[in-house]
Amino acid sequence: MRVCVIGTGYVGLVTGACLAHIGHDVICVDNNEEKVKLMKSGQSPIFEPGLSEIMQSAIQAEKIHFTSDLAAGVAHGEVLFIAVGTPPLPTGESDTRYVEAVARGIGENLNGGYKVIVNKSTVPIGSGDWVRMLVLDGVAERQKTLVPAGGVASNEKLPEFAAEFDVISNPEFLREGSAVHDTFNPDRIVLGGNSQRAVGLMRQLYAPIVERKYAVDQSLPPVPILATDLSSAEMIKYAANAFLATKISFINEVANICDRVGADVTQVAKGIGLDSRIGNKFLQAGIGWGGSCFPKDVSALIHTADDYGYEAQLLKSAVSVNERQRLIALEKLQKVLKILKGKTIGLLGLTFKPDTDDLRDAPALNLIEQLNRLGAKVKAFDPIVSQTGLRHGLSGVLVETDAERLADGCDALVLVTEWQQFSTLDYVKMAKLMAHPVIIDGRNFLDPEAMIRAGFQYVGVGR
Ligand SMILES: NC(=O)c1ccc[n+]([C@@H]2O[C@H](COP(=O)([O-])OP(=O)(O)OC[C@H]3O[C@@H](n4cnc5c(N)ncnc54)[C@H](O)[C@@H]3O)[C@@H](O)[C@H]2O)c1
Ligand SMILES: O=c1ccn([C@@H]2O[C@H](COP(=O)(O)OP(=O)(O)O[C@H]3O[C@H](CO)[C@@H](O)[C@H](O)[C@H]3O)[C@@H](O)[C@H]2O)c(=O)[nH]1
Repeated sequence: MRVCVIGTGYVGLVTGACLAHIGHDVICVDNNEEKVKLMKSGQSPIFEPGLSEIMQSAIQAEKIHFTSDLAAGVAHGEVLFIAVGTPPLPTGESDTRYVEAVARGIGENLNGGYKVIVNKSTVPIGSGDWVRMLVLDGVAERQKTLVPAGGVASNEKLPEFAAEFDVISNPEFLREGSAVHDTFNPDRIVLGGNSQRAVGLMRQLYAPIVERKYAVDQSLPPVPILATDLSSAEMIKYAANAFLATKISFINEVANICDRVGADVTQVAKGIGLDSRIGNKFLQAGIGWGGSCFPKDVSALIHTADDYGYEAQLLKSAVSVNERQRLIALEKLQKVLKILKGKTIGLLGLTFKPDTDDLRDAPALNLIEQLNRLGAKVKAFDPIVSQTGLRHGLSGVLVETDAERLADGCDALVLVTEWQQFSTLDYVKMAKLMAHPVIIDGRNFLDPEAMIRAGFQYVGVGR
């Protein structure tokens, strides 16, 4: 099928490349010319495991093209994905101005032939109908430009062009760091909308993925497709993220109690996770949740509830537990080192989770700010940030090129991101290089006994 994906960030580029990989003809549109130039040369503007490989093979097979020309993308696609960002506004609601611009732009460029317009961006509940309205506004704008100079006589008809389309909500559930894997191995596909024709085309589009042709385990039953109304699909996305974020806040609260009573939260998580009603995932206690989705989506849902006269108390608590949790490493540092002024603290990891280059709402950024405020010097080593130009965007932190240079002279280390390679560092050597061999394991990632044997004072979260 002919597909156009508008917005080539973590979601849009992965979606475009994966759909091209399974045989669709894809045009990716982005209004960032730099990105388009990079992608045309076969390079991914983001770090996402496996993405460059499928992008390059799709380029070679001429299944994917990149452009900044929205009109060309709209003309090409039978299915048009909106995958632009919806970042948070200071009030907590999401900023939908990019979706708005794209929806109008689609309307202005509709050129005949039926199209399915797919909301893949995470958008406030009710956005499906809003997008439909904006597309029609765009159509009307375009129609005005078709009126010949001098206007038309009342008995003349305006030139017509078809604007036959339906809007579908198709929320995305991929995780950064495993986005390609998640796209080929989804737990479910949600399609919201009331047009059978549009839902039918979407089923056709996703058929190879539904049939597990690109799955790690091809013997699994087909991927469930959940067809719903527009608002329910939009709500499913927010509810899923809010549930997962709340689950993490829950285990972090338990961890804080464990710290006080001398229990080990990693064992507690195992013990409760074996109950199939609870499940063992998303019970990793640590320095709190961050990233480009959980914080903004939970805030947006609280805001929506507020708009409709309902106070989302549980969600507000999940957020406040998280805000406190994001400072837990600071508390632990103060407990061990007392005065932080004049001390040097080394951060192992900067990104909000491993295997991504994304620093949006990363807990490390809070920590750097707070440590600076208290007069500490902050250094960091992150496998991806240390290698890329990303470090130039950071302030208040000296980014080192390896873990040993990081350890040199530090009064304490904080493990912020559980990059796999942090499990095999030469901690014996690192401990010797430090002024005080203290490590705060903000992700409960390291083996406490091994760290003590390496010469460290080890402090975990709730263990
Ligand atoms: N990042 C994730 O893991 C994830 C997962 C699920 C859902 N989502 C949702 O998907 C959406 C996209 O998120 P993201 O992280 O990929 O965003 P992103 O910021 O990485 O990418 C957005 C892209 O859209 C482009 N863009 C903005 N305005 C445009 C326009 N008018 N025309 C063409 N391109 C335009 C930007 O240049 C950018 O490349 C958001 O709503 C987000 O909440 C994100
Ligand atoms: O047990 C856990 C699991 C995660 N986290 C933290 O939670 C945040 C989010 O992690 P994760 O969910 O793995 O990454 P994201 O890429 O943000 O993915 C989430 O947000 C996406 C954007 O909406 C959704 O598509 C995904 O389904 C949803 O998992 C990170 O800061 C993690 O460190 C924990 O602290 N403990």
